[in-house]
Amino acid sequence: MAENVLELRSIDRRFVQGTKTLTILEQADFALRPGEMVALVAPSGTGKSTLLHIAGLLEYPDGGDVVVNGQPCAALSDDRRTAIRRSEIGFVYQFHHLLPEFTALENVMMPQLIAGLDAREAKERAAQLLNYMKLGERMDHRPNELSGGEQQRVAIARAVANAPLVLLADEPTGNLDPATAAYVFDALEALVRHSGLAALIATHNEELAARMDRRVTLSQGKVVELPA
Ligand SMILES: Nc1ncnc2c1ncn2[C@@H]1O[C@H](COP(=O)(O)OP(=O)(O)OP(=O)(O)O)[C@@H](O)[C@H]1O
Repeated sequence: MAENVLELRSIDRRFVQGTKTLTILEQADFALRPGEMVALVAPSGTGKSTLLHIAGLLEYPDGGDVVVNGQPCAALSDDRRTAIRRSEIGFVYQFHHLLPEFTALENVMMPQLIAGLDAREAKERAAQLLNYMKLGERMDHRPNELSGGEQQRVAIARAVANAPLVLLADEPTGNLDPATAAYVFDALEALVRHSGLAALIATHNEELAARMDRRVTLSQGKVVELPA
């Protein structure tokens, strides 16, 4: 494993809107070490989602490089980036994005089947993860038969199904009431710690942010460490 599982190096990201250019990230640097949980706390519209999408190889920056487990990604083909994203990065969004026609178990099996695992192994791992998320009794339910907190726990299990090195989460509890948010975050934290994953989690929730190993924010296009 590399010294940092994820690095952003001098990342630039601008959006052109009519005659105006909106600079969101400018020479932004960030490094995530193995096993650490980092909170990304910044006001709405400052670029948290943009940063997570770039870090997760879902979007290209205008400049700079994303280094995943020692591998610089800027010059790679789209196929290679997709392969790295699928094997090394798990993503959790504010809304679960589960496939509605499949059960919880099938949703967690899906990324493993896409990665080429055989169905028996995929099912076993999916069941293990759902049990870990205390959803053992809900595996055969479809998303619309689950509560918001349960749906989000399935989404978290799915994000780590392929045993990535890095979990990126964009407001994973932002859509939940405070009690459910705390419960879902407990489950997420336990899973991340248990699997030795590194995680970068955007959240507006100061209480949850305070539980992570460190907190960073975005300021003038850069990632800045917040005091402990
Ligand atoms: N594709 C795009 N085209 C133009 N502007 C964009 C695009 N994507 C994002 N932006 C702008 O970039 C800024 C940062 O957006 P981003 O979604 O990354 O913010 P955020 O910090 O995640 O916000 P929130 O906390 O509200 O989700 C916003 O002002 C947004 O309007």
